[in-house]
Amino acid sequence: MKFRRKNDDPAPAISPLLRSIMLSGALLTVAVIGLNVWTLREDWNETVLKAEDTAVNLSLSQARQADDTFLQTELSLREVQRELERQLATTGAEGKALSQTMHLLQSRLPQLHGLFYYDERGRWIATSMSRIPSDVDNSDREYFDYHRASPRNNLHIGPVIRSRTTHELVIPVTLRVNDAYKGFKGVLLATIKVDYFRRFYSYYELSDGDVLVLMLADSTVLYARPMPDSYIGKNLSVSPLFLKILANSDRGSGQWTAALDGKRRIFGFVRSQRYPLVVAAGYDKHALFNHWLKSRVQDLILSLALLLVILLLGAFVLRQARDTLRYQRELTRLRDELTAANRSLENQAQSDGLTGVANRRHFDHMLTESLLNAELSGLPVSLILFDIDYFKRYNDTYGHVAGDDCLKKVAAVLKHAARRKNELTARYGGEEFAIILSEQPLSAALELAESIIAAVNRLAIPHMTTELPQGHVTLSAGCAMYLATDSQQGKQALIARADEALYRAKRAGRNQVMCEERPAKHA
Ligand SMILES: Nc1nc2c(ncn2[C@@H]2O[C@H](COP(=O)(O)OP(=O)(O)OP(=O)(O)O)[C@@H](O)[C@H]2O)c(=O)[nH]1
Repeated sequence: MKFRRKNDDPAPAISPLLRSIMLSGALLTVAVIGLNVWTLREDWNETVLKAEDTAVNLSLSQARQADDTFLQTELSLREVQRELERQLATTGAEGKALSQTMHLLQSRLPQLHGLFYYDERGRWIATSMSRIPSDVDNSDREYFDYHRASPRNNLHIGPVIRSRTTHELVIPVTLRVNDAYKGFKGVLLATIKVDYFRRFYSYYELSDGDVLVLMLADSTVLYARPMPDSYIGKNLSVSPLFLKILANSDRGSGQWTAALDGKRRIFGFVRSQRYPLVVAAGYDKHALFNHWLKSRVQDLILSLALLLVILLLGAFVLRQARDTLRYQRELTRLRDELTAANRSLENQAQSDGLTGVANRRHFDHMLTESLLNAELSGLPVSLILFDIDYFKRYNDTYGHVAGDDCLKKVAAVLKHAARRKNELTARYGGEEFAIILSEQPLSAALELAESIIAAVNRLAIPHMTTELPQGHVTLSAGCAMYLATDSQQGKQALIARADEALYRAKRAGRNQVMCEERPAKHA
């Protein structure tokens, strides 16, 4: 028996089991990756939403603070305005008394840089400052032109200017002053320190790229943290906030590229309901993403490790399944080989080495079996014994090898003729053959024997030393039948009766068949 070495095996085709394992592994991998990606996406979206909420809240608190700052300033200005307009209606402007009032009011409000009154020609009449500069004319200021042109009594907040006395950056907050006939009598000015907002905004913890911006409603920057002062006064009208967003809502959030510095941010914004002010708080999106990513690194590593473990387990299971399948195939192959070998050994043990028909041992066994079955079924068993005529002479004439060859040819004829399931051809002795016909009567045996004798005649194997006139190899045969009801029971009796019939055939001249003599009803 030849065994194949393991390495000789061709790679096994992918079985349904392996395909299912691989498919499950692939699905699991995709599911784990998909779930992680989805979770991360959701988490990032939530982070962005939270940042937007925080930005809106921050903007709200800044707007509230700005409102309070400007309201306190307005109330101070209104108080001075009332006193001044009363003076103008009676005694005329009393600069010294007014300055004292202004000084008192300024000391109460930390945001105030100063309070001032300029008459209709822009001359300094009163101030909270310690002295009035003599040669300064403020009629060139934007707010002066504004109030001179507008009769309205509204509070005006102008873009940041640099103070002419202290050179600080200040936000001018102004009111128009009228005489009793509503004629223009100058401007009351309160200046708010930009530093006040700078200090206030510095209380908030912000990352490098984050911004807090206080703007006029016309998009002019009043203060932007953490930008340098050069950004103050910058016009942001190209920002999406001023182009379209504020047109639809007074507060909200969104993501856009800041007109300040071109960075993409997550913004919250609020427009003041009381003053022409807008506050915006923006978080650097890139920095926020990096921060978020860092906080998720541990989760990511854990997920990847889990995925790796799943893949390794999958590979292990796959390998086991592959090995199991290979072993199964090998076992099946070995089993088939063993079965074939057994069958071959069995055949060898049951057949005659020269002719290939059943040997004598198998013949004995099968005849015993047939007779036992016949006893149970009550059906007959017939037996034919064949003997080649003058075979000794054949051997003597043509030699033993030719004799063997002749035996093979005759056996082939027998085997071919008795090929039904219930017929067995066997080599009974040297040049003697037998056929067992289970469940068949004597007449069937007779018919078969005659047809075989005729077939051997047709073979016409030359036999020049035969006594018969044909001059070729011939056969004689004797038939007998077994019936369970027979008085002469037994295998040996059956063989003896067939042999006796064969003897009679020989004596009658050979090349013929004779049957045992028995009552006609049993034939
Ligand atoms: N070549 C060969 N001859 C065999 C074999 N077995 C038996 N024989 C020969 O078969 C011959 C049988 O001869 P006999 O029994 O004397 O009878 P016969 O010559 O056939 O004459 P009849 O039976 O009376 O016709 C013997 O010479 C055996 O040697 C075999 O396996 N091969």
